[in-house]
Amino acid sequence: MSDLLRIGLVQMNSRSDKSENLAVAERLIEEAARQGAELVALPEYVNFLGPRELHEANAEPIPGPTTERFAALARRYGIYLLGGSILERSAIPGKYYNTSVLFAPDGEIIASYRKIHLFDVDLTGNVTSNESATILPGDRVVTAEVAGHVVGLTICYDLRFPELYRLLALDGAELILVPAAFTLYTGKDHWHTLLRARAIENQCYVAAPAQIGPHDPGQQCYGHSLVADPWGTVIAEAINRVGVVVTTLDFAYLREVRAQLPSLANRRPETYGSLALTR
Ligand SMILES: NC(=O)CCC(=O)C(=O)O
Repeated sequence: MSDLLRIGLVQMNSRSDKSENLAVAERLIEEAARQGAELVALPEYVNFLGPRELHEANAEPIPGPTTERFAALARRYGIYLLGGSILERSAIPGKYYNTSVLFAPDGEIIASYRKIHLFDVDLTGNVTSNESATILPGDRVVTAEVAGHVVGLTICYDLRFPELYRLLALDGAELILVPAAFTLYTGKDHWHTLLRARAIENQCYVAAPAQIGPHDPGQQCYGHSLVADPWGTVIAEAINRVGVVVTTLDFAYLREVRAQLPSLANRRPETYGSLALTR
């Protein structure tokens, strides 16, 4: 098992046209693979980011047409592929999950994570979102193994809930993925701080491929897809356009940070009462 893993983040401006979104994703996956990425990660709502009225027409089962296409791309380039997130059909009519699927280089699905924390906010005059109107929350904390390293799966608004990230770290995560469609309004003030904080407090890599620019329901996404290392340093960040950013993770460095500043080992869960996480 190598201590090095090359990761590519895809930054997109997905809209309501699924076939156009998938064509862009396919081109950028190829670009990241060409730059040597062994793991390529797509953003939240990668194949459809549009109004609620179109959710029914664009939701899919998993496995389904989009995941089959991603599986074929993982196989073609021999990469691990995080298929951002897509609208997954549920058993309840009109309700879906916001689901992130991870593929191995042979195209097999090795993990599937349903967004736990739904973006229900009303920032008067700026951002209003009622994700739970159509999305059901997931209830499972999910890790998978990528090239011998434990990877934790989260989605966008989850980033504001440190408990989930601590559970993933306690489950051994050395890299936590955060496909996102973070808003411009919140992102300009919170994005970097939250991603760096989750990386510092869990002493792991945090990688966040994001949507950028305007989207059909009148929303603006912040972009700034980035990778923070276990020290909290931003080691790669996308510029303000659709594209890819590729960098190398070094898990020997992660072990060094954890050995020199053992804050995970120094936890005192016996004093945290009901907040104690004892994985
Ligand atoms: N899609 C989302 O979960 C958006 C989260 C967001 O923008 C935030 O500020 O949190």
